[in-house]
Amino acid sequence: MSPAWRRWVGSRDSLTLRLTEAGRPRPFQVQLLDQRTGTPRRDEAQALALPPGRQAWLREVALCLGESPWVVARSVAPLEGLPAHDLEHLGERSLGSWLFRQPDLERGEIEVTRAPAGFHPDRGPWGRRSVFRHGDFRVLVQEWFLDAMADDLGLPSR
Ligand SMILES: C=C(O[C@@H]1C=C(C(=O)O)C=C[C@H]1O)C(=O)O
Repeated sequence: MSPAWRRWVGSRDSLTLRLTEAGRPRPFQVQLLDQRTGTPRRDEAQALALPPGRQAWLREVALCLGESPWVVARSVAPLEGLPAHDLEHLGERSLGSWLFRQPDLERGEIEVTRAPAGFHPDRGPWGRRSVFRHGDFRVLVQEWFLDAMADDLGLPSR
């Protein structure tokens, strides 16, 4: 992985803030693609220590600078202990704007993948995922950095 991408893929602070800064003067916006209760993929359930088939909170977004999606993200959280009043109505506010306000927020290891998101047609060089914890709440956040971001920021192909 190139150092330029490592700085993005390995960052542990808010991606929303980094994208907002890097994308100036284009406006950052969250495009909500889907948010529902559903069945996580097997690997998602395993990352959350959920029994296979257990229903969960699912949220898919595109993080856009101007009209251009730079990142697509899919977040999965157990329904048990879900702060539904906060997250159900998140809408097009960034999940990170809520997550990084939580005291005692913990972030687990960042795992990297080259596999595509699957739920969105745009492709990119890297994907990553990590589990955030806050009290007994946990959420698996998966993000795929898209080619449009590499092109707009002049990042290497990998
Ligand atoms: C976790 C963050 O929130 C971002 C916003 C998301 C959303 O609104 O669904 C999902 C993933 C993140 O890229 C962050 O800003 O770091």
